Amino acid sequence: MSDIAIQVSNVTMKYRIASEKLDSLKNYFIKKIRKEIQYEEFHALKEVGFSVNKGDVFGIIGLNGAGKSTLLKIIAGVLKPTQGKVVTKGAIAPLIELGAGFNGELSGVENIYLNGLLMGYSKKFVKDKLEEIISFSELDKFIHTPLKNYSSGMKARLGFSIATVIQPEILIVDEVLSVGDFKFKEKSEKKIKSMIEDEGTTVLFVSHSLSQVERICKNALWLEHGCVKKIGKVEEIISEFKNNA
Ligand SMILES: Nc1ncnc2c1ncn2[C@@H]1O[C@H](COP(=O)(O)OP(=O)(O)OP(=O)(O)O)[C@@H](O)[C@H]1O
Repeated sequence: MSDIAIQVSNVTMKYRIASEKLDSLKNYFIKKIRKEIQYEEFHALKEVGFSVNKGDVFGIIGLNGAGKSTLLKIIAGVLKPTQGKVVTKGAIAPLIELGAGFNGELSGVENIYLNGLLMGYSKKFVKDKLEEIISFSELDKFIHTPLKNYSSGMKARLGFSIATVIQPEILIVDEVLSVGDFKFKEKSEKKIKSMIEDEGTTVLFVSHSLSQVERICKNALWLEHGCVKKIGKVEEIISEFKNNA
């Protein structure tokens, strides 16, 4: 797989969902203890297979619930598939659920350390990059304020700045460009473009904005009900998706 950065083989993801409606937490625990909850299996992904070449900017499109986020989380290693295999080459920066590990009681700076360590950076690395992260986030004035007082856009800006401070071989972007205001959206899109052009980063990109997918990606995959419907050049996939989804 010399030119392949991501190889997804036969990936299936099954979730168990309760088949009856449980109207209270008390009821849930009673039934859980008595082992009376009935579950149904639900396939979020079914035998998904594809590969992404090094340096490619690859979009994943599909309607709500098609399985896009589940697939990205499996590739990022956040979720383990029920079946199948994913092989990736190089460091991955997953821009997924930015700031999922943030703590509202801690300040911006403290959260940079916390999130950086959760992402696998060393304390020294975070210290060296602290100024760069704060400067990119444009949150200098609020960086000692507890995060619970940040708006959701401010948290996303901080999360994006932490995640992109490394130079990853693979960047996984899930809808993050839709958070933040238009100025930060432009700035983060520019940052991603420079990572692609200057550093040859391979990008997996999910967005409901088809124009954004078309602007950024070269190739795309259309997921439908957890299955690969079609893979090809981004313009072709988007045009078929618009006409047939
Ligand atoms: N933890 C979970 N338990 C049970 N079902 C789940 C879980 N996470 C996701 N699902 C289901 O799996 C399916 C795929 O979800 P996923 O979030 O991957 O879709 P998506 O394509 O990213 O959707 P959207 O465009 O709405 O973000 C959905 O039907 C969803 O309800």
